Amino acid sequence: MPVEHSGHQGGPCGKRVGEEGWRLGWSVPGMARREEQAEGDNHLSLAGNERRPALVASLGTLGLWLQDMADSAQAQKLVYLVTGGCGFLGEHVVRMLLQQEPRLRELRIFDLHLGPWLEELKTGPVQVTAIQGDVTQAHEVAAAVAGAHVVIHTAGLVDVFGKASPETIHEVNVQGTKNVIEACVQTGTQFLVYTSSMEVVGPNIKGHPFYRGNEDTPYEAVHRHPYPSSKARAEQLVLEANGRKVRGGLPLVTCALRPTGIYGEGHQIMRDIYYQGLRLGGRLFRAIPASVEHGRVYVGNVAWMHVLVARELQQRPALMGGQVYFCYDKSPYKSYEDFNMEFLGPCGLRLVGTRPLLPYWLLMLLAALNALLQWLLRPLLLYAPLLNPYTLAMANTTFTVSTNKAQRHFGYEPLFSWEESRTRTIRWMQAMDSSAQ
Ligand SMILES: NC(=O)C1=CN([C@@H]2O[C@H](COP(=O)(O)OP(=O)(O)OC[C@H]3O[C@@H](n4cnc5c(N)ncnc54)[C@H](O)[C@@H]3O)[C@@H](O)[C@H]2O)C=CC1
Ligand SMILES: CC(C)CCC[C@@H](C)[C@H]1CC[C@H]2[C@@H]3[C@H](O)CC4=CC(=O)CC[C@]4(C)[C@H]3CC[C@]12C
Repeated sequence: MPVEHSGHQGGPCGKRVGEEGWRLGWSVPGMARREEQAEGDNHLSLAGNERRPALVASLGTLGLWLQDMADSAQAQKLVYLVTGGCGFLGEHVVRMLLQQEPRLRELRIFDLHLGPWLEELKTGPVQVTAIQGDVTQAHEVAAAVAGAHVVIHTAGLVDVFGKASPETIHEVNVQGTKNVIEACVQTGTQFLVYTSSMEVVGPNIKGHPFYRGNEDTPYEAVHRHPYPSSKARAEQLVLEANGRKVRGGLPLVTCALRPTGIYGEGHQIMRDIYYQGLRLGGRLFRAIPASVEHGRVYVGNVAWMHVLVARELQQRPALMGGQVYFCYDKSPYKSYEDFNMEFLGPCGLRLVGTRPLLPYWLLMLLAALNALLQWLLRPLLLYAPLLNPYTLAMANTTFTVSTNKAQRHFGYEPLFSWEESRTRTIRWMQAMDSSAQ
């Protein structure tokens, strides 16, 4: 069924966080690394001093303390920049970096729209610098990049609903990425991680299935839609830039991460579908056969992969430079709608029908009608429903990933199990529900 889509995916984070009274969970399972490390160090110095006379003990303590200071000055030396750091994925990357990157000295967050939640990060031990800027403006990007050791470029215009013009999508996704690359080269930043997308591969316009494929699976990638075309071009630019000499003469090391459909706390489309279901009396009507698999990955695991890849790129530039990695975890293979029901079900929604209620040709007709209406109404208003020929093809074509390349190259294991990912997402949706009442 065509469901209306009220906002773009992500959107200004100020609005998002303020509206729901929602905050991302701060803790990560089994991994309070900074705290553990600090505690461990304290135990070490106390145990050492216990057996010494008082003066020696205090000198020893002073020595250890000075050593600690020197170590931590040495350890906390890296400056990271996250573009799009206030987006759905970007916010998770930012929080994950603060939790999981002990060598961080400064974290710069660059976004068109800055969110008020950034304020709460400024009280921590890492210097958090919020930069309101536009990736299409080369000088703004260069100023933000200057002095950063690592750039994680997640900023992008995610629009498959016809809200933005193809030119704007190209400007943000391609020219914005060119600006990031050039800024790295000019200012001497050596490591660049790019958030690409499964869409650079497919599904293609011919509707060929990609069934549990990996980074080396042959597939005819043909794009017509501006979003996948722009992501594919940007990814190509990032990979081609690997090895270019940056200011100072060192080589630029780049790689690209390709998430499948991301879900989790803050996912705008999930929220739109939820509210649509509520408007339909708690029901959604199956549109896609249950047999069509659509790849999904939890946002916390995608964020973790970004943090890990950024870290390991510095250790293994020869292996990882110029590589692409699909983002994956233990989320089950299901159709787009059945997967959503994992979260919408516990929130009281029901998916009606074991088979699609409407025949596919009728859905195609509705999708085409929506596209026509969008075009006709454009001078008057923006009509951007979820269902259009492109999104229908996306949802109706099997595209799933099965790979261990990230594990082989940089030791990636999902940080969140499927159960944890599911629970966190449901909790977020329920909190959203109660704050809406
Ligand atoms: N959401 C998904 O399922 C998937 C997303 N991706 C990619 O992940 C990245 C993040 O996507 P989401 O978090 O879902 O989108 P989002 O829309 O929530 O986040 C994008 C962020 O980029 C910022 N941004 C947009 N234009 C900008 C500009 N001109 N200058 C500076 N900042 C700008 C936005 O303000 C926003 O905060 C994108 O590059 C997207 O292509 C890849 C695969 C799947
Ligand atoms: C009513 C329809 C039959 C169902 C519409 C569902 C669609 C809105 C979504 C189905 C597949 C989604 C896309 C997919 O997960 C891959 C993506 C990767 C990205 O890089 C950006 C987001 C997206 C294009 C995602 C967008 C929504 C769907 C098209």
